[in-house]
Amino acid sequence: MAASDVHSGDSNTKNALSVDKVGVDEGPIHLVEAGLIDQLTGMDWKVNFDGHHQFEEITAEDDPPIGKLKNPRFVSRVCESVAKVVEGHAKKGELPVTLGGDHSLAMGTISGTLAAYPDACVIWIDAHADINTAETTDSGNIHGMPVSFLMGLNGNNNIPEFSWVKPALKSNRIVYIGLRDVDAGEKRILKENGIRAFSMHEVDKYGIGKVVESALDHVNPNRDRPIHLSFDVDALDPSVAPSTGTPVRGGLTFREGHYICEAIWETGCLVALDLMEVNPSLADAASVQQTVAVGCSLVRAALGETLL
Ligand SMILES: N[C@@H](CSCCS(N)(=O)=O)C(=O)O
Ligand SMILES: [Mn+2]
Ligand SMILES: [Mn+2]
Ligand SMILES: [Mn+2]
Repeated sequence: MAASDVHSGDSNTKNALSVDKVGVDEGPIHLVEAGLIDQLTGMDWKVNFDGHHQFEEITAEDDPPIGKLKNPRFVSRVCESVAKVVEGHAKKGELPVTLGGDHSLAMGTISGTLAAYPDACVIWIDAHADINTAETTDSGNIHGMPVSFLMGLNGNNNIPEFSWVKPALKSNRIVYIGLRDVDAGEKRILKENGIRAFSMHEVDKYGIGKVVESALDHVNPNRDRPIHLSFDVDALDPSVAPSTGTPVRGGLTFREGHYICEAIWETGCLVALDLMEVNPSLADAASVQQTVAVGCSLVRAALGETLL
């Protein structure tokens, strides 16, 4: 798991970005080495490179599963650290861009954003809901659970390793776009908590423009709330972003993905961005290069590149 933190200055004056590469995954490193920093500099973002944060791996014997949860102590430690970094930069008026790496990192990034902007809303772009609890997860992979921790859902009680996560995300402050692979337990959770989700069915039915407008109307009706955009590249169709851990057919097109980023930039409310689940260890070189290029392009679109 890894994260590169790309921190921007005040998004209106396009101030400095600083990049911290964190952890062991190659994903974020590929994004940075693909030239993302220079690309953002070319868009008048100032970038100060913070270097590479590293986390000591915890051996398997020192990090046994908690119930089904895998690598719980390592995931928690990294996320808690990322939360502090994101909060710190956000409180300085910067726009933290976190390059993943595992979507479990969103437990940290969104905790950081909510500490700085308690009234923020979250727009979660993903094929998956990532809202399993310790009771509903089948896989035990924490990348399928960050939203349940952020909301403080009951199924995660008594896991002291995650006690640092404040239940700061309210069910009417998150909205999903792109869902098409949601577990039965997650569907129950979405329904029980009244969480708004626009699956690929709605994208097909109404078109991405209407879906994004409806999603924003739901969590940010007056367009005056800070927005944290958490973009999992597996929301895109695998033909667009093949090098990712849990690809699912029938995803967003290249343009639909970019439209979401452009429309959110257009609100002027963006305060934090995650670009997650780029995993270069899973595909051939050409597919990795394609996925990394698409990831960089989405970040640029979310930071205003493609609007005239
Ligand atoms: N629902 C499944 C898949 S979760 C996929 C996580 S991600 N971050 O969207 O790739 C699970 O809980 O393992
Ligand atoms: Mn993952
Ligand atoms: Mn995800
Ligand atoms: Mn996903």
